[in-house]
Amino acid sequence: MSTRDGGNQSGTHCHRYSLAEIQWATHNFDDALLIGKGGFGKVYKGFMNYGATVVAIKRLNAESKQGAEEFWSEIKTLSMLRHPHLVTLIGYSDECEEMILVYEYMANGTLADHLYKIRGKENTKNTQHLTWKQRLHVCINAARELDYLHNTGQVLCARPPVDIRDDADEEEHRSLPL
Ligand SMILES: Nc1ncnc2c1ncn2[C@@H]1O[C@H](COP(=O)(O)OP(=O)(O)OP(=O)(O)O)[C@@H](O)[C@H]1O
Repeated sequence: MSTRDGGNQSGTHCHRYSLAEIQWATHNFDDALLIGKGGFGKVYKGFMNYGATVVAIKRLNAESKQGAEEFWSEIKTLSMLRHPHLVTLIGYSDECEEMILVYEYMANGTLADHLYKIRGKENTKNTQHLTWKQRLHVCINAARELDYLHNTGQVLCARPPVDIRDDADEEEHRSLPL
């Protein structure tokens, strides 16, 4: 494991971006590219590889309760995991006291966007209403992901994921509680 100055403190193959690359990708953290805000800080849509790759860039807010420990822990853990249902951590930047994480971009919104979408309301993220059967499949896949995380992918990673877009037979699952 190299030192922080030496680059990859995570001890993994996660890519270390320069701050200049992150600034280029986010048009210098332009609010027009802001796509969300979480416990870590602001999340921007970004463009890597001269615009060819769309990514989500999380920039730690100085006031965030999550700090350096969580930042390095996220890098160490996520950069070693690959699963079709887990967002991929592409890289990070720690230049100039910044703590920035770069993820693959999820164009279809979050699970919450889909679970809580209410019919008839404005649908800015173009989410589709999920049937009860699809919601059940989401629960099963979430349980598989948790198992994968706890068992480092040894057992269930090889299983094909359940297709949550299977919208067969909604009626028989209508009485299921959420
Ligand atoms: N990989 C991504 N692709 C697209 N949008 C994303 C991505 N990651 C985050 N977002 C957007 O940014 C918002 C905030 O995400 P973030 O993960 O920081 O917050 P969170 O889910 O509340 O997690 P926490 O507060 O526990 O860090 C999300 O609701 C989503 O709209």
